[in-house]
Amino acid sequence: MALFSTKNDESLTDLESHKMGSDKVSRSVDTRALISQLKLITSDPSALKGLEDGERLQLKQVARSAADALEQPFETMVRIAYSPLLLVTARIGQDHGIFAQLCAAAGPVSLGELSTASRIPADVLEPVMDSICARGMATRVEAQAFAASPLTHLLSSPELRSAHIHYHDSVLPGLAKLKEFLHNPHGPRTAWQMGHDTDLSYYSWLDGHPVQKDAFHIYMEAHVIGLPTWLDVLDFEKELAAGARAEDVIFVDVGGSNGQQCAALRKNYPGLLGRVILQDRPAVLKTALEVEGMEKMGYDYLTAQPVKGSRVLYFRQIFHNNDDETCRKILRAQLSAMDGNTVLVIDDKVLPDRELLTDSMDSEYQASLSLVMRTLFNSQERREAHWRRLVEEAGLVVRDIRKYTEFDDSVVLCVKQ
Ligand SMILES: C[S@@+](CC[C@H](N)C(=O)[O-])C[C@H]1O[C@@H](n2cnc3c(N)ncnc32)[C@H](O)[C@@H]1O
Repeated sequence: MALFSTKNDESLTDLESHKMGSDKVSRSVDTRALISQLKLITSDPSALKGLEDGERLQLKQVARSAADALEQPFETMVRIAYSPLLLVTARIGQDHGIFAQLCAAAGPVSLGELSTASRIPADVLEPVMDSICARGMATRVEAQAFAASPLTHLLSSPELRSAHIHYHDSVLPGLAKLKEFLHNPHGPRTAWQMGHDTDLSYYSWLDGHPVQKDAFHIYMEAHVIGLPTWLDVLDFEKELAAGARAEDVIFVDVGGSNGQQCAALRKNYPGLLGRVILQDRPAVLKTALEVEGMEKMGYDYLTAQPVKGSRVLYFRQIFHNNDDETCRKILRAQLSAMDGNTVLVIDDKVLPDRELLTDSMDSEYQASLSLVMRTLFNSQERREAHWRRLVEEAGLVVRDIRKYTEFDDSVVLCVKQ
């Protein structure tokens, strides 16, 4: 296998020459200095504390690209072929209590102790621990003893645990069918339905899977903690609710899940007059937050909007769960409830019309998320021109688009044509 036998080859394959760059560049690198600089970072990441975020991201990107460029073809094959194991072993470590035990221990934990706690026979567990340690998710301190690494602690947090339950248990079986699905993308089942062998929609399936459902909702909340929100880029009171009286509906969060956006609105504008309504499927409302000044209403967004004349009809991360045809259906279902003061707010990603920059911080995340939407719902993240077209086809027009995070999270403000 010529591709895999290169280390001592005199002649490099085209692929390798491309990866190594020109001889001139490789000879001019002070490898030892570079290694010791990088070791400084890996041994003590706080050495970079205070680094400006753009510079940090650039450094991360260059370090990753450099690692890729250094690979031999066999190593590239290994990296790609075994990549699903990163998620799978993280989930094993979380689910079988391996990480929890390592984090709780004052010192090294033996393979036997881990085996007892995880209920995985020691001979089966050892290669699992090898894989976990090879990915830095724990550290092997002696031949058969392990300790927590910084990553073990991170992976034990409820937020990462929930994210991994969601991606491993719910999403991964669908991703494994994406290739097959793309042979017939207009077939009766989504890749996710093929992976789970069900005709249920993802959300209906969640109702029968409480662990995955809780994990999904925790993840949905947690993944935006610390990021700016849509309320940071518009003045709700002045721009959307001016002159509203107590009896007027000012905000309907359609498909609002547990009501976090209603709660945020009430918190940001404590004296705001007007009614705030959370709409979702009845099963979701049962476990929604109790928020003062928030009403709950069961509603299927494919049917005519029952709340008339609200100042705002708000949809956060709803349309990226639906294909264009369903989006038009949802939008048209709102039209008869909108008056001249109603603004329909779409809170979703608005990707730039230009291609995603390959070295930008968000390109991998954006592109991956879009494929997850394709897998779960046969939908996608949309670019600006796509939004404008979609909204117009449904009888609305875009009044403004405001981006509020560096990941292209944006609000699209729409009014009736
Ligand atoms: C991706 S979540 C977004 C939740 C919330 N807007 C947020 O941003 O956190 C999609 C939400 O749409 C709700 N949903 C799904 N199908 C629905 C339907 N036909 N009618 C109303 N809500 C629905 C789900 O229950 C879920 O809460």
